[in-house]
Amino acid sequence: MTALLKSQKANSNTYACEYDGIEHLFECIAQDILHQGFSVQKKALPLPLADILHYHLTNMPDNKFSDAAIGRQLAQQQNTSIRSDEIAWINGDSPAGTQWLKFTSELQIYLNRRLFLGLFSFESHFAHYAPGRFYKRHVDAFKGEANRVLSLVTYLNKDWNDADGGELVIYQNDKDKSGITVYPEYGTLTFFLSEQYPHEVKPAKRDRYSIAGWFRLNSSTAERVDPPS
Ligand SMILES: O=C(O)CCC(=O)C(=O)O
Ligand SMILES: [Fe+2]
Repeated sequence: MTALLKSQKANSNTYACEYDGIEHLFECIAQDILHQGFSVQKKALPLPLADILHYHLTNMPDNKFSDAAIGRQLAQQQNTSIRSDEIAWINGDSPAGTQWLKFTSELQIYLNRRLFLGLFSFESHFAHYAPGRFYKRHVDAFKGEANRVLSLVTYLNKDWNDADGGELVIYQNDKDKSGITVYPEYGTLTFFLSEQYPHEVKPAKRDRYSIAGWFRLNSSTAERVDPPS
């Protein structure tokens, strides 16, 4: 199924999808991923979940965050000229984290049922981009490594104006220079196939709060147990 998804060309618009309730939302996401490999659902995160995450993230002590550029795995190979956000991995040790992981686990089950994606685990982190911070054009997974399959980003910024900047720009392929622009508005949910879409985060004029996450395949080997602890 991933091969089928990868071979499909993306359109510049997501499907207009009227949803009513969580199953509808999940179905809209599944349809978008199937037909175009990405999905932008504006202000779709259930409000009580957005509110508890927003409260948690904006009240988190500074010492819970670390510079993403010196994080783990992919991020370890990156440096501050590529990304300058701060992150905190979500492990479910707070009510906000637990509710988020319940939501993403229900979505994972739904997408596996509808699209046979074989999503096995999920990892995510809170992110804070102070004014002027950025994440230059990159892909979330390297071809052939079959680890991160589907990227998910949601935003926790109230009253965001386009003039505040901080756009996520998702490019259709390596050659695309214009891309699709997503503003980091409260509760907007964005998905894209991790290997396929280069993307970048433009600097913002105000603090920009988000969660970035990745649904992964099971890449356990004799040497390495998945998911990583
Ligand atoms: O915050 C965003 O809009 C995207 C973040 C991102 O690309 C990442 O963390 O890999
Ligand atoms: Fe990314």
